[in-house]
Amino acid sequence: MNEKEIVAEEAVKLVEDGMVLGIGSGTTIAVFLEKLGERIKKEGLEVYGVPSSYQSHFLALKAGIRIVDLFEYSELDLCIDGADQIDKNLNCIKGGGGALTREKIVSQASKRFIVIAEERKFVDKLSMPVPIEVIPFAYGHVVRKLQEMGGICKLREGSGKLGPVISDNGNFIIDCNFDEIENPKELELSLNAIAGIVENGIFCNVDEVILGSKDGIKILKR
Ligand SMILES: O=C[C@H](O)[C@H](O)[C@H](O)COP(=O)(O)O
Repeated sequence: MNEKEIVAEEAVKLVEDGMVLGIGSGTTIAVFLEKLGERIKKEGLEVYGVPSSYQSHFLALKAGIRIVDLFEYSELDLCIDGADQIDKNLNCIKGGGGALTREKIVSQASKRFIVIAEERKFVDKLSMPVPIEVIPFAYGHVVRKLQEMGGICKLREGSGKLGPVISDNGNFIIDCNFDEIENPKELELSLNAIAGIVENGIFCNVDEVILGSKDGIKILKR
């Protein structure tokens, strides 16, 4: 098994019959959903889920998860998601796949939020560019504000489409480099105080991280 499979398998064990899940996005979550689908089929489990992207929506349907929404379930039992970088205080940077806004919503709506990732993503201090979802109308204003904060901005482009990547919510994604982030919580809040920013990819609400390496798993708890 590779590292994604190791952590996905561990996370699948946490799912119980009747649970309502917050479902993250990304390649690690794709493996998790595949393995959860096998369990659902084998054990006849009823699992409900709120997906955080069109990617995980399709995969969750395929896995046999009943798709529900936050209108019906305002509180979810458990959220499982991947991450791009994780520090020793379990703060994360997420949004490499552009799904950060809905991911943060389902994570905050959940009683327990668990991140699964390869151990190579574990760092002393968060330092990668922070994905920031921005309403297109506000783009120029937001870039100026981020530059005033010392950030170096790059509009996300490509991935088979000409021009900017458009998020599942119809917005732009800016990857903003702040180098090493001394105080993730403070930066998370300051970014969200800028009008036009919908959400940013700093997550300080993780309860548990399951890290996988070729030597096995490590579980870190807040
Ligand atoms: O927007 C994407 C998400 O935040 C992902 O959870 C994150 O980018 C990690 O993705 P992967 O499991 O593909 O490394």
